Amino acid sequence: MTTAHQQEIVQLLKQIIEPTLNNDIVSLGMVRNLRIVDDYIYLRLYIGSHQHQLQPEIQSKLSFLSWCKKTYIQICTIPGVRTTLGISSGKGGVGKSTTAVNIAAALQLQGAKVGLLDADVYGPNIPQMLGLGKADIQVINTPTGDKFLPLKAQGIKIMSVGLLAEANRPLAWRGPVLHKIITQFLQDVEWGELDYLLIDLPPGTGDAQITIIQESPICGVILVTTPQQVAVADVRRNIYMFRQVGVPVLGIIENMSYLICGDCGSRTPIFGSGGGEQLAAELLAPLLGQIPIDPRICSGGDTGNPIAISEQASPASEVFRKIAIAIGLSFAHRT
Ligand SMILES: Nc1ncnc2c1ncn2[C@@H]1O[C@H](COP(=O)(O)OP(=O)(O)OP(=O)(O)O)[C@@H](O)[C@H]1O
Repeated sequence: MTTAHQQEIVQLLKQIIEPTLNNDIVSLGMVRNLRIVDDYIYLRLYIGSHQHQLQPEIQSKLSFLSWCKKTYIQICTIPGVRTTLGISSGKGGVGKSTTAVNIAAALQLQGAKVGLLDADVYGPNIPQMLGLGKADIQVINTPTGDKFLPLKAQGIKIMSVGLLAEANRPLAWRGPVLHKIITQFLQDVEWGELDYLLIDLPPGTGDAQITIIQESPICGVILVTTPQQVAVADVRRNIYMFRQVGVPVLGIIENMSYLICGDCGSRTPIFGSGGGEQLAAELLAPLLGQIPIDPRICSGGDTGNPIAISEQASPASEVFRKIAIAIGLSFAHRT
């Protein structure tokens, strides 16, 4: 009986279309933890700050169910934040954080208000990549309780687990502590108004990553890989995990795709070629961009000057710009 009711609910919810993304709220992963207890429906609705109208739409749609006495909707949102995106990778070292920083920078250059949450508990290095040393995080009092105030660098608001950790010490958080810190990060930062919040996720498919995905209104993830088959295999596992938890994969970025010859401009695929394209075709996810190997990307990360801002005419910056435009078109943040 419950299964039949559950199917009935999902069918009704699938009729509700999110107008910007032009897809139904179930396929977009916005409805989670759907439960039926006696004649009551409970669900969580994960939304951006501009999507509150979906709540009355759900109430009205589910009011057609004669057996249901009441629907309880728990709104899960990050106050002030329209679109939350995750940046993920199958394994460490493929350039996930570098990519997150440069996409944030490229979005910011296009006029968007951007925040970057460094949730990579195993290697939080976003502050360094944006030129922030160990800084004191301010806590402010708000009507909804005490909140962390994000720092700002290169026009981007930043919060990082690394800012709370002691410099040069690995973070050894486990289980419940990890869960609590992550949830706190998602709920207790006073971001103000943001068009985009990018979350730099920990690599792989571990507890920390799953917690963040399940607890946040992430409306899509971008996966970063390098062209080698081993990296590609890890991303494949990652994509299956996202699909299992119902979060849409927006696309794949292949980093360190090729080296451009300084003399003749020819491209050499040092780590092999075709990995990103193969993955995109196999998993029906678009290949959003192929980023060259460029020492300026590395030095920009070391000195806190992301290439997307410091070398705007470089081929790598051109790729980041195109990715930012694709994101802007998907989420139409100014409409
Ligand atoms: N396209 C590139 N060209 C040159 N260097 C790069 C490129 N992409 C990343 N790097 C460098 O590779 C190193 C690893 O990058 P990064 O820290 O972004 O990886 P990551 O996937 O976030 O790793 P982890 O998850 O382990 O933190 C950094 O030193 C970065 O500057």
